[in-house]
Amino acid sequence: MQKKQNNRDSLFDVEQISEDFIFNERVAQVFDDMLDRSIPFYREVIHSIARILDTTLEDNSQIVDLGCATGTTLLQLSSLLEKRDFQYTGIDNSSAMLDKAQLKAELFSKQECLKFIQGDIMNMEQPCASAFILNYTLQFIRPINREKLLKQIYTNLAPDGICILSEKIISHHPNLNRKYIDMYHTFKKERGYSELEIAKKREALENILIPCSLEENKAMLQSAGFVEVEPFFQWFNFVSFIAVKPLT
Ligand SMILES: C[S@@+](CC[C@H](N)C(=O)[O-])C[C@H]1O[C@@H](n2cnc3c(N)ncnc32)[C@H](O)[C@@H]1O
Ligand SMILES: O=C(O)C(=O)C[C@]1(C(=O)O)C=C[C@@H](O)C=C1
Repeated sequence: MQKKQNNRDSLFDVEQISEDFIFNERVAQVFDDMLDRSIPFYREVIHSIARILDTTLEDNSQIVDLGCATGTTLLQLSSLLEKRDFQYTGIDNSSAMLDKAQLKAELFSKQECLKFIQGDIMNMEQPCASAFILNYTLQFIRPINREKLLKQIYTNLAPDGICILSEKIISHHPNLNRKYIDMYHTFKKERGYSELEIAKKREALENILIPCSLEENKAMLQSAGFVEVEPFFQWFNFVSFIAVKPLT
């Protein structure tokens, strides 16, 4: 009997020894289902970003998504903002993710306004843009390099441009931290993941996804140069910030 539905994330529903989490072909195959069931309010966060971009940016603005994965954010933004004349660029170092992103752009006839580039966001010349989006990507960059990346984003942003940062976070209050993790695991169970799948994924992400606290992320954005920095969304251990580059 076929137990698994195609493209449904059952990567950790197997009795094999855990390996580190990597954004390879197997992950890319099920990634859209994985994010929909693993990131609280994933779609609503994208809707909020659309509102921010719509009310902030001029027509002909360039929007860059760093760690764009399968392109879901840019595709959704380009649909929600189809009346606006924006250009979208997604950058990722996983060819498997970008193959899916490109395919989706073609399926939805969005090739005109969406461009995907393969590259390591730590070791490339970033494009200039009016908005940078870093959704659940900074947590995969080694902590020592994070400030450097945010500084580069700040430099390449147009004056009055915005950076959106979404991350999984920790709390430095151990009791609250435990409660938030428990609530997150309940969220995953409610979306069909078993205890074993949750535990195995947690193990695979150990030392790969390294979350900081809300305060640490805010301080990093501020030390990169951003003055106005505020969370616009939080669900327990997930947060999204807006950071604005001053005009002068
Ligand atoms: C959790 S996923 C991002 C999800 C995506 N932003 C979204 O909201 O749908 C993290 C992505 O960052 C990419 N990534 C991690 N490190 C990277 C690096 N140094 N350069 C480029 N991409 C990177 C991974 O390949 C992966 O696709
Ligand atoms: O922390 C977890 O267990 C998650 O599943 C979260 C998370 C993320 O925040 O990026 C981790 C890896 C995958 O990219 C999808 C979701």
